[in-house]
Amino acid sequence: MEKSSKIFVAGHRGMVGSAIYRKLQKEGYQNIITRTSKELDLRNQQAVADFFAQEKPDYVFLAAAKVGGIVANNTYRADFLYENLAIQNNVIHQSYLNGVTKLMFLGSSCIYPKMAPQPLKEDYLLTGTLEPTNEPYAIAKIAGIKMCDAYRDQHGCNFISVMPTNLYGLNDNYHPENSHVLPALIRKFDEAKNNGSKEVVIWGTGSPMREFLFADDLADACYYLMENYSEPTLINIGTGEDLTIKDLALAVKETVGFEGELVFDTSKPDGTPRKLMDVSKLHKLGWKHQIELREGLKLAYQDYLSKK
Ligand SMILES: NC(=O)C1=CN([C@@H]2O[C@H](COP(=O)(O)OP(=O)(O)OC[C@H]3O[C@@H](n4cnc5c(N)ncnc54)[C@H](OP(=O)(O)O)[C@@H]3O)[C@@H](O)[C@H]2O)C=CC1
Ligand SMILES: C[C@H]1O[C@H](OP(=O)(O)OP(=O)(O)OC[C@H]2O[C@@H](n3cnc4c(=O)[nH]c(N)nc43)[C@H](O)[C@@H]2O)[C@@H](O)[C@@H](O)C1=O
Repeated sequence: MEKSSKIFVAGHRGMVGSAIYRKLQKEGYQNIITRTSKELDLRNQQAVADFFAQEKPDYVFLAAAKVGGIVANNTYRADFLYENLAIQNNVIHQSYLNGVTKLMFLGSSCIYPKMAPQPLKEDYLLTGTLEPTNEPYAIAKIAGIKMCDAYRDQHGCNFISVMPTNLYGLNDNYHPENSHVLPALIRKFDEAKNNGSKEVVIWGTGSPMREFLFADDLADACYYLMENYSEPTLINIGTGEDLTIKDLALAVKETVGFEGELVFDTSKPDGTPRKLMDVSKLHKLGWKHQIELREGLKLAYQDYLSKK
């Protein structure tokens, strides 16, 4: 990318999009274009066509999506399927029609089969049954990967797909029901500390394992791959390290300074037992994460406190 290239960051107000925007600004890019969902609803085919025809971006980071945690994914199944398919169909197709030089599509680690061997290699895609709680979201993301591949095959488009692990960071969603586990726990422990509660409820058994990457590290990897990766296959982005939800809860408890007990609500779903990314392909390309979980937790908690 040239410093003067016109770069569309779709979803720039979200956790990932805002981190990509910060990274591009830091690198000195001067022509970054953005739209809120109110200004441009990416589900609207005509509006997206008009926007691309008018703006003619050179590069696209597709970080706009319907996103949420395990309960949101399982509750709003139709919305997760429809909205994600609509957004990515419109953005990818218009990127092709308007001659975008390169597009990056963001998928997710939930595209891999529920019981796939660990760590998850890129070629495990479509080798088994998906985790039911987020199957609609995963199906949309798999369609996005296949769309990038097909547009590359048929039309020669340089469209790449990256698969981030579970993320956290600045501008995260702290909704009590719809958020992901890490921001949900920050909020729950902070509220319990301030209310003088004796316990915090953790969903599920606490035994599932998850890997967490700080969103600014993800943005750094996205930028690196936009500059250095143009292969026709997906690539994982993660730390290659995971922990149980119980251990995550203990780490958040310590970060927040809550002194009570953990209680496990097993009426809530555990989801996938484990989804640890194989990041050997990414490491071979020369990229590794910088921000370790303990440090990232402190940064995320400060961000939460500054906004509540
Ligand atoms: N968070 C995570 O743990 C993970 C996220 N990802 C992927 O990373 C990407 C970004 O996720 P994240 O930043 O967490 O999500 P957020 O919910 O924080 O942000 C999503 C962004 O998408 C925009 N958006 C949603 N719907 C529309 C629409 N109809 N039209 C235009 N814009 C829309 C929103 O815009 P606005 O604010 O203007 O309404 C928002 O800024 C997604 O593709 C997600 O699947 C992958 C793995 C893990
Ligand atoms: C990134 C990824 O995120 C989603 O998958 P997930 O990893 O299963 O999502 P999660 O972060 O919401 O939960 C992780 C684990 O944590 C447990 N858990 C405990 N207590 C809370 C809690 O309070 N809130 C939440 N949300 N989970 C909790 C929860 O029961 C589960 O065992 C996908 O749908 C999809 O969006 C996707 O791609």
